[in-house]
Formats: sequence, structure tokens, C-alpha cells
Amino acid sequence: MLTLGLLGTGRLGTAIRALADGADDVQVVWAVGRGGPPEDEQAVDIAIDVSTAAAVPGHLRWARATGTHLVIGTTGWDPALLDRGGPGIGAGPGIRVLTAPNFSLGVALLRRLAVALGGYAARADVPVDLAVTDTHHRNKVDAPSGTALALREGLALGSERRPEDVQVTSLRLGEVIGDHEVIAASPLETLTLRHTAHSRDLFAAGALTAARWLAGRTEPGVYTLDDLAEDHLRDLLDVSTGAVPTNVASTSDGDATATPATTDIPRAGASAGRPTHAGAPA
Ligand SMILES: NC(=O)C1=CN([C@@H]2O[C@H](COP(=O)(O)OP(=O)(O)OC[C@H]3O[C@@H](n4cnc5c(N)ncnc54)[C@H](O)[C@@H]3O)[C@@H](O)[C@H]2O)C=CC1
Ligand SMILES: O=C(O)C1=N[C@H](C(=O)O)C[C@H](O)C1
Repeated sequence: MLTLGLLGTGRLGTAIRALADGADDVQVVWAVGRGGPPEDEQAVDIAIDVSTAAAVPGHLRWARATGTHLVIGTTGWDPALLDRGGPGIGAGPGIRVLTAPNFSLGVALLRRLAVALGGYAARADVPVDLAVTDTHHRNKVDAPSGTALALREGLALGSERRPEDVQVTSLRLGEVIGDHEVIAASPLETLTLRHTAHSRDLFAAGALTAARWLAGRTEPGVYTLDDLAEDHLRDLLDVSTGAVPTNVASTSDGDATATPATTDIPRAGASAGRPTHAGAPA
């Protein structure tokens, strides 16, 4: 049984607790809100921080002092906190920290697609504008969202531009759970990639996956959800187009002979055709 402590009992903390209560391999031993990290609570295998940016430095100090491994889903805090020797607190000694501005594997895939889209923009012979949009509920305190910042980094990485050269807009509307777009627009075409979260259970399930994954590591240090996602997503962008080379046809005895090329015909499920390397994940 994996024992968990929850730092944060708001919207996401409540969703994580509900999901954990229904799982038979994890147990939430304690959950704390504004009161801060527990002083005399029972030790847990992993603490999950889903609180507020201002609380993260204290939670990191507490994790270090108590030797508790930490999953941080909270957004809006300064990642320099994790720099060893900097103004920060570092991960160690001996603890593992996983940071994830978004616990959805779909968003991890979207970030990789953002890198590819940035690469596509870099190769264009027309000017391409790059942008990210984030739309969330009216009570979200940070803007842009942590996810939007990560997607901006992805576009910047792929296009070899500075993050500041990628536009970001944030809307805070009603009860929207989380919506992100990654956009590349030229005078000739616009590509829009979009992720929409339909339920906070998406993030809650991802938080538990992250906790299980971090519990399975042995090396102290800082991990991100991209490390976890690597196993799931590694080969996804290394895909066959399914296009049949149309200048090659089989003769009745099985030999391939050249025929005049016309157009490539997409063949669903076919493994023929050269793999397309659409972009390398960071
Ligand atoms: N990584 C992910 O997939 C997701 C991350 N988030 C992030 O998680 C965080 C929490 O989001 P929500 O639950 O929607 O917020 P919320 O406002 O509903 O809950 C925040 C919680 O933090 C606690 N808190 C406030 N000040 C504190 C302090 N000084 N010390 C300790 N705890 C304190 C509050 O008591 C409350 O329990 C935000 O940063 C949000 O951006 C939200 C959804 C998904
Ligand atoms: O505060 C939220 O709600 C969310 N925050 C995360 C972020 O800032 O990226 C992730 C998700 O979109 C929901």
C-alpha cells in the first residue's frame, strides 16, 4: 500500500482524495489545507502538493527536513527553487521530487506536438506566428497557466525562438476546467492543436499515477511528468504515414517493378512508407 499525504484540500486535492479512496493500492493518510505542512503527522511515502504557489517553498523545505518524496502539481511558483546551489531549496538530500503543471498524459503529448509544430514553423519560408491560449475557471489565481508556459517552452524549443516571442493569452471564464490551444499561423495556413479537460478526475488520476511512478524510482533528484510520459509516448511521433509508394507495384511473381508515379494513396493501418520524424521531444 502506497501511503500519501495531501498538501492542498481545494478543488484538485478533493478530487485526488476521492479517487484515492476508491483505489486499493493507495491510502491518503492525511490531508492539510492552509495550516501548512504537518509537524506531527504520520510519515507517508509520497506527499502531493496541490496548494498554492506561495506555499510551495515551505512544502519543499518540509519535504527535505522529513525525507518525504514530493509530487508538485501546484503552478505559478518559481522553478529556480529546485536549483541546487541557487536561491532554491533543491530536491535532496535523498528525496525525489516530480513536478507537473499538468497531470494529463494528453497534455504531455500536446507538448511534444508543440515542439514539432515549432519545428514546422522554423522550416517555413513564410512568417509564422506562434501562440498558446489558456482558458480556465474564474477562480484560478495564476495566469498564464503552468501548462500554457510549458507549451510555450515547447513551441520555443522547436522553433528555436525565445519563449517571449511566443504569444500567450489567458481567459478566466465561468467553470472551465482547463482548455489549451497551441497555434501556428502564417499568411497561408493556420494549425491549431487543442486539449480540453472534461473533468478534474483527469488530473486526479494523473496525480496518483505520478505518485506511484515516483515511488518506483530509486535515484534522488528532480523528475517531471515528461520523464514518466516518455515510456508511453516515446515512439508516437515516429510514425508511418501509411502512404504507399505509388511508383512501385508487385508483379504476379512477387517482384516489385517501377510504374509511373501519380499521387500517394493513404492506406489505413498500413506499415509501408518511411517513418516521419515529426520532432524530437525535449
Ligand atoms: N498539475 C495539474 O494537473 C493541475 C494543477 N492545478 C494546480 O493545483 C493548484 C491547486 O488548484 P485548485 O485545487 O484548483 O485550487 P484551490 O484554490 O481549490 O485549492 C488550493 C488549496 O491550497 C490550500 N492553501 C492555500 N494557501 C495555502 C498555504 N499557504 N499553505 C498550504 N495550503 C494552502 C487551500 O487551503 C486549498 O486547500 C493550483 O496551483 C492549480 O494551478 C490544478 C489542476 C490541475
Ligand atoms: O488551476 C487549474 O484549474 C489548472 N491548472 C493547471 C495549470 O495551471 O496549468 C492545469 C490545468 O489546466 C488546471
